[in-house]
Amino acid sequence: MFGLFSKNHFPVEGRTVLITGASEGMGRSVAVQLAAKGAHVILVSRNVGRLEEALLEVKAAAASPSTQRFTYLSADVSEPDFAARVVAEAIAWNGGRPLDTVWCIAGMSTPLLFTDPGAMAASHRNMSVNYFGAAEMAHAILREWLVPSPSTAKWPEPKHLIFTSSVAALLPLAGYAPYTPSKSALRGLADTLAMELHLYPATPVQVHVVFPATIISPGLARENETKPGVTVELEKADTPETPETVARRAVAGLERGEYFVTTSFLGWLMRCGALGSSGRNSWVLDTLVAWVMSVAYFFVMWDLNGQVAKWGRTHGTPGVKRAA
Ligand SMILES: NC(=O)C1=CN([C@@H]2O[C@H](COP(=O)(O)OP(=O)(O)OC[C@H]3O[C@@H](n4cnc5c(N)ncnc54)[C@H](OP(=O)(O)O)[C@@H]3O)[C@@H](O)[C@H]2O)C=CC1
Ligand SMILES: CCCCCCCCCCCCCCCC(=O)[C@@H](N)CO
Repeated sequence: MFGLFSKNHFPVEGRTVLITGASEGMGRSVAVQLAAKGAHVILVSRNVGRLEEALLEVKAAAASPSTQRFTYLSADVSEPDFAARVVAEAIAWNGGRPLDTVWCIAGMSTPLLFTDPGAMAASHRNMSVNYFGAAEMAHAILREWLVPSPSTAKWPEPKHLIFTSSVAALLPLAGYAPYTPSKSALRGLADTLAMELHLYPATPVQVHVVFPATIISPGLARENETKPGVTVELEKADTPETPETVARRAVAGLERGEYFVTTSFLGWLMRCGALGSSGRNSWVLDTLVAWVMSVAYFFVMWDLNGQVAKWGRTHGTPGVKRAA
């Protein structure tokens, strides 16, 4: 599959990968697919029952069951200081050897109109899980990876730190105000780290951000319970994908060496349309498409904003009541 002209920039065979949010949805599919590619996998999430189930599925997918190792660690990524314990336990389990990849997939979404009485509690929860859950992992693992080591390799293989954002961070969608800032913050963190890591050439770490669009997952079912009607209307333009498809496309993007990884054509257009000062996957193509998107967005945003205004006219302005 990879030859002279298509290097695999994300080799996992024989490497150890830690995945948060690995017991369900996209994270579980990523764990299964990386196991099938020969990785040792550490699953992290809260619910032990679901972790046990996921572990069985991951083990069954192993390319070399006799040599690959799998385990899980139960942790709540919204708890301060969870990450130091997880990293220490993971490295101990890995025989004292460092992890090769940390992929932060644990996340949640509570779509609400921002004037909803529960919007601020939801915003805090989403920020705790989606942003700080990943930032704490990044802080803990970088303090392991960046310790100067007398590496004998002239070109040491880079480690991989992968965040999972959303196309909602690339395009505004009414109803996602409690959620989108937490996913946009991941982009800001990744861009800053990608620059700061130039301070450590001897211990290379590659940062990546995956931007899925709608995933047909247990999380989607949960968020649809509170999703405002106007948000459902806007999302009709998207084609929901299975966790397996999203995982496969995300891994393929990482293997191509991409920085911002998308899992659909619409997502790819949105990435190009939002690049600004972020790293490119292809300077020429991305820049050309960014120019096109800057014109296309005049019409796209006209349409999306028009849909929201029309929703308000036909369904009535949302009733906002002053706090009692
Ligand atoms: N579903 C969608 O439409 C989209 C999702 N995304 C993002 O992609 C990622 C995967 O989404 P999806 O497949 O829907 O995920 P699911 O909601 O289906 O699964 C979430 C996973 O994260 C774990 N998790 C949730 N909260 C915590 C926590 N506080 N601490 C530790 N683990 C936690 C869950 O396990 P447990 O409950 O046991 O802790 C589970 O394994 C998320 O970051 C999501 O925000 C992005 C775009 C679209
Ligand atoms: C470039 C042209 C754009 C055309 C307009 C496209 C309309 C927007 C569709 C995107 C919907 C998916 C949002 C992510 C949902 C999400 O992250 C939550 N489900 C989290 O769980």
